[in-house]
Amino acid sequence: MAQINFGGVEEKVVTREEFPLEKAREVLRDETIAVIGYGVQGPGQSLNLKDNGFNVIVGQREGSKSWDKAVADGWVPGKTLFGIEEAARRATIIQYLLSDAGQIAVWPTIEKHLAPGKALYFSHGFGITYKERTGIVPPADVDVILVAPKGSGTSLRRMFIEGRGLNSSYAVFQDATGRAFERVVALGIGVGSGYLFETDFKREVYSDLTGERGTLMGAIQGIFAAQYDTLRAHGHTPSEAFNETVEELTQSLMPLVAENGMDWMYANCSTTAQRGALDWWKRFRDATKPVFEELYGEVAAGNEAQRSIDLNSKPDYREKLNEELREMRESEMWQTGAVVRKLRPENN
Ligand SMILES: NC(=O)C1=CN([C@@H]2O[C@H](COP(=O)(O)OP(=O)(O)OC[C@H]3O[C@@H](n4cnc5c(N)ncnc54)[C@H](O)[C@@H]3O)[C@@H](O)[C@H]2O)C=CC1
Ligand SMILES: CC(=O)[C@](C)(O)C(=O)O
Ligand SMILES: [Mg+2]
Ligand SMILES: [Mg+2]
Repeated sequence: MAQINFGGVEEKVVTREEFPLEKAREVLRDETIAVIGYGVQGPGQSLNLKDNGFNVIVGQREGSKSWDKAVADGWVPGKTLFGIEEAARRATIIQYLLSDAGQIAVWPTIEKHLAPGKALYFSHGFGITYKERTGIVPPADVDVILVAPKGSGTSLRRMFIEGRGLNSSYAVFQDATGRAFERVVALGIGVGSGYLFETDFKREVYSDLTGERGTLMGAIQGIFAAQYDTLRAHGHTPSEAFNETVEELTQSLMPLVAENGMDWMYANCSTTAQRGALDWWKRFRDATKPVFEELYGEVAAGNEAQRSIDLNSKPDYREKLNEELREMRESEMWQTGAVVRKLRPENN
């Protein structure tokens, strides 16, 4: 394992160089990996594992939409695709990739099939960290491990196909076999991670819930909406407001940030823009810092987890979410976005 210096702090990282795919295949040669759940992470992780040469099966509710999707992706009922219980029975490694709320409902079924020496794998620290709320308490004689790809399962698959790799965090919660570390790292490489950085279940879930509510998803939509609405209220057209809020960011400026950092993006903008951005960024930081502190507090108190459990355990949770997504899609800002996307020359 490499020690890598991140901005002055030493961290443990596993790379493909020190843990190549051949080694991962060797470690998991005799294992049957069952990917339980075929929503977003399930397809990405199971298809990458299969294409990387691992022995993998999928477990999903029969008759569900996700079952049909698995069939369409080439999983064969009775051979590589089973109901959840049958897949868990056949597995030596159970990759528990149902939705976090779904994991609570199905836990009694999974628990039955956690024979000694098996491994239980998560892509989120949720179920274990909030065990008082989830009731997920694995037996002591199984390995409990985590690989959390830091991005959507859709990107995990796309980047794999492009020969790239998404970074993931990994953790060992329980090492019953003495093999938990090599198992988790081999799985991390197998699902297509570019490199793996170390965490624990609690830090994973606290940072993940904060990030997705914050800059990755919640805060970004909030700040887009605030700026767009301000521009519109002052008489700017939808296309001008959208371009100046979203399109320029995703198409021109964020790729520069991804490539070489924020100062590099700034350096490629006008001195006028640089002057203004350098003057204003701290105001935005200071204005939002209290909201981030409140958010972290809610996550650490378990309130965000509880809210997600309560609302996502309802039978109509999917319709409710789709309704809220529809509202977002039909807002003027994102309707404008749809038109702007169509006008990109490459989409014509
Ligand atoms: N969506 C993503 O890209 C990421 C997800 N994760 C984590 O990976 C895990 C899986 O997440 P997603 O793929 O987003 O899950 P998802 O929300 O897409 O659901 C996965 C599957 O769970 C099934 N399911 C839900 N409730 C069920 C129930 N009561 N009984 C049986 N099946 C049920 C659904 O049919 C679906 O196929 C979660 O722990 C999540 O936090 C981690 C990183 C990114
Ligand atoms: C994509 C990801 O890692 C998220 C945003 O944390 C999630 O889907 O839960
Ligand atoms: Mg995440
Ligand atoms: Mg998440």
